[in-house]
Amino acid sequence: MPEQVPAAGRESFGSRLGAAMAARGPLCVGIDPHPALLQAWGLDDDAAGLRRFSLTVLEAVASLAAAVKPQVALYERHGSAGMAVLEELLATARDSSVLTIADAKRGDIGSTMAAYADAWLRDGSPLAADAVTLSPYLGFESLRPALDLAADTGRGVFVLALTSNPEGASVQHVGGRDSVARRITESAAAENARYGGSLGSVGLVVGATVGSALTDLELDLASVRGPILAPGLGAQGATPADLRATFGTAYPLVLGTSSRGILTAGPQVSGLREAALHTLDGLRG
Ligand SMILES: O=C(O)c1cc(=O)[nH]c(=O)n1[C@@H]1O[C@H](COP(=O)(O)O)[C@@H](O)[C@H]1O
Repeated sequence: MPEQVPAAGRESFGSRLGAAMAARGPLCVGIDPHPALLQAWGLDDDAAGLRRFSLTVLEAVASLAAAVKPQVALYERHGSAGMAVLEELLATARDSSVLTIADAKRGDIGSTMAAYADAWLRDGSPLAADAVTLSPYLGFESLRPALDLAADTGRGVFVLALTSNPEGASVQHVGGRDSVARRITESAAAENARYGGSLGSVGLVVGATVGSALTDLELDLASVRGPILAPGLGAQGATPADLRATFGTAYPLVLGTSSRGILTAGPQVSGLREAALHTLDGLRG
């Protein structure tokens, strides 16, 4: 029997994720149904193909990954039928033993942010996930409705800090030692004070590919006391060894995430499981 992950509501997201990472290891599997992957799996680029793809990945990894991360854009491109598949995926995951991180990268003025929070973080919302990714570039404080609703419902957020794409540096590195990334990191640390001594529910996104940026910008991620979602493993070139070298003492907070690097091993459940286990082995080291 896989370890059961407690549902949202009773316990904070940080504490639930910490328990899942301790039990299973630090792997998040991205569910990114790109058209090319659907084709490679012998599926049509339509809602039925999307559904088969999504539920197959969930079946393969729900008992071994700490979390899955559906990429919302790849459901949105199918319109309402795609969003219905995302709702079904999230509902099915809720009944299984894996945490969900909706990769929606939301961010807007506070009044609109309240609606995004309602969609992704409210109990009973059809799109409710355990956590959602947020973009802080309208100001960290504009995320307030999501930060507060997540705390109320035992859910979490991952705020973009240092993204895995090369263009991210043109905004995130601005300011040198007082960089934009540092402001975001410090704001997340302040938010996590409300979670006392345990792992906070306000995580950061820091790419596995950022190389020496943490040292160059003198960022101390361990002091954030929140989980670090690290995309960039596999298809974007980073390895588990890179992750260890990049994050150093903050590595125990890191949840490595890989999408295409694992998804190309489908469509067989056994192939997907093997690829996920291989990545997990590397991350556990
Ligand atoms: O928030 C994210 O997950 C994210 C942040 C980031 O800095 N870089 C990044 O690649 N991602 C997402 O992580 C996934 C990476 O996919 P692969 O490159 O196929 O592993 C995509 O869904 C990206 O949108």
